[in-house]
Amino acid sequence: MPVSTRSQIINNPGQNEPNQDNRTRPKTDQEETHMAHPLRNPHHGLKEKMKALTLLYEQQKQASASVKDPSFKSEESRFSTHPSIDLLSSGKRAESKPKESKPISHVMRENIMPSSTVTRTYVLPQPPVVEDAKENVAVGGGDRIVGFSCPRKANMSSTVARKLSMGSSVVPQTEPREIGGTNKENVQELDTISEKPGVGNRILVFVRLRPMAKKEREAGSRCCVRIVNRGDVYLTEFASEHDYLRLKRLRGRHFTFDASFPDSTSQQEVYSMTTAELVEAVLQGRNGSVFCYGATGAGKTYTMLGTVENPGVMVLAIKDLFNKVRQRSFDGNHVVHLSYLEVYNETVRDLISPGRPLVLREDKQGIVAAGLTQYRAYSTDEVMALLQQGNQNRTTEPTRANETSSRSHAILQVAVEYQVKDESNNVVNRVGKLSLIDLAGSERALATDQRTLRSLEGANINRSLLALSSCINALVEGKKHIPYRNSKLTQLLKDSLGGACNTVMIANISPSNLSFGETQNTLHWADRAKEIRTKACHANEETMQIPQSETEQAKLLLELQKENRDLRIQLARQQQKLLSFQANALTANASPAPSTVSSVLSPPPSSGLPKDKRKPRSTFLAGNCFTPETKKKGAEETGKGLRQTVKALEAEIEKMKKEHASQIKQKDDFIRELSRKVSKVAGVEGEGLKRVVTRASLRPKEPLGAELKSPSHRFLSPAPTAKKRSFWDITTVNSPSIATLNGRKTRSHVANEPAAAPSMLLQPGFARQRA
Ligand SMILES: Nc1ncnc2c1ncn2[C@@H]1O[C@H](COP(=O)(O)OP(=O)(O)OP(=O)(O)O)[C@@H](O)[C@H]1O
Repeated sequence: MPVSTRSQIINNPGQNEPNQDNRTRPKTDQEETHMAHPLRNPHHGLKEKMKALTLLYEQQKQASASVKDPSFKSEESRFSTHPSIDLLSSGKRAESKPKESKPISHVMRENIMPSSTVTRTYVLPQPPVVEDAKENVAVGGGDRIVGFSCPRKANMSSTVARKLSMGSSVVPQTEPREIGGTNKENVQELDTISEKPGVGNRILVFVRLRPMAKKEREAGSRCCVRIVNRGDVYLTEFASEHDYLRLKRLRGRHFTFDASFPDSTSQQEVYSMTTAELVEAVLQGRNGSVFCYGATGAGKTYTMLGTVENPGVMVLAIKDLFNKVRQRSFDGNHVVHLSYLEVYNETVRDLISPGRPLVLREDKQGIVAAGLTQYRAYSTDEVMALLQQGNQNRTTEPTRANETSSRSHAILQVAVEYQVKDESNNVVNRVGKLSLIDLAGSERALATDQRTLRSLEGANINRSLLALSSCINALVEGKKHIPYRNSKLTQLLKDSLGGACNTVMIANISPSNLSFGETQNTLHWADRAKEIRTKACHANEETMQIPQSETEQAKLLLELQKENRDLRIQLARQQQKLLSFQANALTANASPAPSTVSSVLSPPPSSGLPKDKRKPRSTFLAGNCFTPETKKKGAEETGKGLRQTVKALEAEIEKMKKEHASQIKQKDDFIRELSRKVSKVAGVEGEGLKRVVTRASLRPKEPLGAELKSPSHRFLSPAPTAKKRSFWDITTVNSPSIATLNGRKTRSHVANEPAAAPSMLLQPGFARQRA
């Protein structure tokens, strides 16, 4: 991770400076003194190289600036003195405003804003009086600042070259955007979010300084950060009282960002400057991300979430989003979906409905957490409630550095879809996504607790932030391979950093000199991030043509209805397929016996089974039974259901038997009655008539009212019941009733018939004993 090296950049204007201005400029006392002492430094060669590079850089810069702007002024008039000097020696110095400082020749400029005319300066206010063996040492003065460069020693020339090329503004420029409170000299040329749909946008980087904490004040810490003109951040390192070697040395750096917020800045101001424009872009159908980066306790969560009295960016953005979408929606309808997750110890978890860790997958939409719940929210209050619920589930622990330290990275995503009418009165469907990310704090192991779970968390946090910095480096250096896969965090941030997305980074810093290292680190990475350009972000919108005439509208309506119907049918088919698939899967997993029985005995819908007995089966099928436990449970339930089905079927059969028997009895009675009447009539009508002989008449007379048995009875118990008549006796072809009743054709056998056809009743199983 980045820190400074102490490479001294000291020019000797009298010897090497080719600049005409410098040559003609009268030398200061210190310069004279400096010239009087030849360099005895063992790093002489290195210093010489650095000097040469610096000069080359200066010349190139000057040349490009003069080509671009004829009114380009001399270097000195644009440089500023490090204002941290004011923190230390305000009494000694006359100039309190850094911009009004007198010209200084020993300057190294760095951190040029891409697509910006503002030059960041690094100032060596005074050349060293005495050269000693150490670099970057200013001896002799009271409190002086000695510069140090970024850790780019190895590829210094290439870095310079890259920066020069960036400085020449190949990047398309847009209208300058004035940051609130920024004076004219420091107006940043920013890429406005919504104005450049076809060109990739630079990540906008903001810095927020938090107020000094009570604890820090009590520990006697001093403020080491100063924000000037809402854009420049000056960082000063105070020498420790006990560090005798560096006692009189001070180091300082100067950074410029898109905007920097002093500790008095309100939450609303921060929101308006950083995120309001992004929300606007999201409402135009683009994707946007805001993430807070910084050391533990620097104020990231405060910036993102805030408190009840001072709500932060997340809350203000959601409120703004809801208000605007309601105002703009063409028909008053809108869809807002919300998801909230955390990355804790390299596992991804759903914060709103916590459960198992989620797996990251890459699909057409980018990296997504599979199974992450998407909530449809209808109001700001609802979102707030979900947010609160999510935060309660978020992993926070007290550490030495912060009492409510977030131990995880949290990502809130809000997707909004709505329809607006454009200038041509077309209805446009817009879909945009806003990601709000509160990163866990970068930290030193000592800053938190060691050898505990906290240290493991810390290691994971640092690992993911290291992966983040590797990605930032790779993106800045334009590498082909960006190592997103090194951590879950970078996978999730892939879209925000290198995708088609408008991204804002808020770097949070502490004012305390006790956190100098962390602050410097944060500023360094924020400074690097400034150079990242995301991909061109096209609006995700679709125009829906609504016809003017009523006939055409009606036609469209019909078409849409038809389409809707077709889709419903397709959906139903798919659901059916799914169900049959699940049923097959269950059958395959259930024990073989019940499954066979079920296939054989599955009752038809009209089987008369009680509804509640079928219900459990269908719900069981509808469920997702993919675990062994649920499978076992499912099989048991199936068996139980099948047993119940068998019982019900048996009862049904019994009932049918009874009904059948009673019907037969009724018919027997009826026939008996009829035959009685017939025989009476026959007796009255005389002897001349042929005697109709039936099998029954051949049998000995039975007493009336003898009990009849049903065929089923016979079926069950084939024991001889010789004297009993039954339905079978009557309804067979031998029955006299048929002949009598029909009156015309008879299948009855007259007595003189030679042989009677063999009766069914004589066949095996139906044999009866004859008298
Ligand atoms: N701008 C601010 N104004 C007032 N108080 C602030 C501000 N920024 C931070 N604080 C306070 O500082 C403390 C630490 O802030 P916060 O919890 O937001 O830090 P953090 O960066 O999220 O830390 P961590 O990474 O450990 O979670 C909190 O008590 C918070 O209220």
